[in-house]
Amino acid sequence: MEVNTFLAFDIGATSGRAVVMTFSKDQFEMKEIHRFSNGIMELHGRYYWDIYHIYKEIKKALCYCGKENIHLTSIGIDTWGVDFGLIGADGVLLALPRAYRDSFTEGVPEKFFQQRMSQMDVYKRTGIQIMNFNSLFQLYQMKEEHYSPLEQAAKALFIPDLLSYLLTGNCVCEYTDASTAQLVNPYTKEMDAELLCAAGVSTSLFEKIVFPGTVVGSLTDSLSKETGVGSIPVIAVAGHDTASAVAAVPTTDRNFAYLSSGTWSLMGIETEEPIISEESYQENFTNEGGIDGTIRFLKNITGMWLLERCREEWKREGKDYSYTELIALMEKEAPFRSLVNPNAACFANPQNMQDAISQFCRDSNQSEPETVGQYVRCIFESLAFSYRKVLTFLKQVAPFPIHRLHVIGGGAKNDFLNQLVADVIQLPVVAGPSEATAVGNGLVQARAAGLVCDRWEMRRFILSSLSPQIFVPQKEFEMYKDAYQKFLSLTSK
Ligand SMILES: C[C@H](O)[C@H](O)[C@@H](O)C(=O)CO
Repeated sequence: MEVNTFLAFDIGATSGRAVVMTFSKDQFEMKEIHRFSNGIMELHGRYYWDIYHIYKEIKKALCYCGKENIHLTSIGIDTWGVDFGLIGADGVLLALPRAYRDSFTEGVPEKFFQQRMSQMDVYKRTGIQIMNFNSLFQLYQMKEEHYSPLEQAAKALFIPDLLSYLLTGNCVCEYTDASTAQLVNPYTKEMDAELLCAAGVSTSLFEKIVFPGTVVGSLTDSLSKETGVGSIPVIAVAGHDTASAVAAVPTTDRNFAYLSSGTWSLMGIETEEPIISEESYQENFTNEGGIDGTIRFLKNITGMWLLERCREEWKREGKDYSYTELIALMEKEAPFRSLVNPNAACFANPQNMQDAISQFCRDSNQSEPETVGQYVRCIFESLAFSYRKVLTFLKQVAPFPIHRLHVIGGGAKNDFLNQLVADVIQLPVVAGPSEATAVGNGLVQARAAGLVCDRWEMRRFILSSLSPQIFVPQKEFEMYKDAYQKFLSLTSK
């Protein structure tokens, strides 16, 4: 029986993992073979990604496959969006990639709209939500600052493409990740030359766009030998992690919304065409690229980043809480004591997250959290209400009825939050797979190998291999009404 084995690298803002997916006939098995930490590093006031750390961790996973004689059919890499590395004409990486949480782009969109192109024009051209760290604004500000790596750069490679370049020596520009940049036209699916010009960079800075399933190249000879896995092809999968996750939503129809829950909460719907309107502009929704030419119409919500930062702070105070312990502490606390707007600018990259949450509560005349449990409850309840607010708009614009919410990614393992969300949105929550991003990565490789034909067959595959958990509403929304009104007052512009 023919067996195909794919190696999926899913690298997020706080951690990365290598997952081996083995396909035989109509089943697949997956095994995480390596997990490693990731994070931004500060240097002289600037924040970077340590791309060489990530490269070394990728090599460790390849060496493991070589040592264990795992015969790989191909490799695929997905990561977070918007960030990129700069390559010189001689192929050398000129600097560590800047990190989107670096504050050098704060206030830059406003400057760009004044000096180069209006906000409405930028939105109409890309359909992408305005966020200061979008690649368009990073490039424009680098140009303004005469950032030496950009001055020397011949190519810019988004992070998944940069890692594929380090493995193969070939440069590509994969569509789904490029779509997060605010540089791509969602109708032509090509880079917008006028936007590149407005940012002050040449159109040759980016390679021609390729689509998920494209072969980037094979591992370099030195890597093939060093790792012992041989010259394995590297596939450009849905390079934007959220695109890989959405590809793996275990569904057989389109009447759903999804929530990809991790450091960020990405909440949206899958459509055939972009939704670019006065309303989507006012609500700042985005039209990122998906597989099979689809659009991911969604909104970024600052997700578990709030809790991840608090956990780091408690850890520095000597208290390394597990998620189970945090949930237990949270359940002891009274509900809706304090709420925050997760997307408030003060939470982007504060010195201290607990202080930022307390300050937000003080500024909005609310009780400040005083215990670990109260901080966790504040975060979970604020996220649940954020999801209800976003879903309300999605229901208004979706060209189909939304019957359920699929929660995928690490957040799908949070039963307390899944049940609270089902109660607050008054719809069933279908939770899992928690490794949806790696699954989507592997399935796009399987499609490139001709094992599956489209996203619907991919999703049937998942449904036959993984059984998601279902949370149905158990409480009337009535009991949340007052708290939700308070939340809406905190998020109104
Ligand atoms: C900047 C964020 O990384 C991006 O908007 C988000 O979509 C993402 O990539 C989450 O991993």
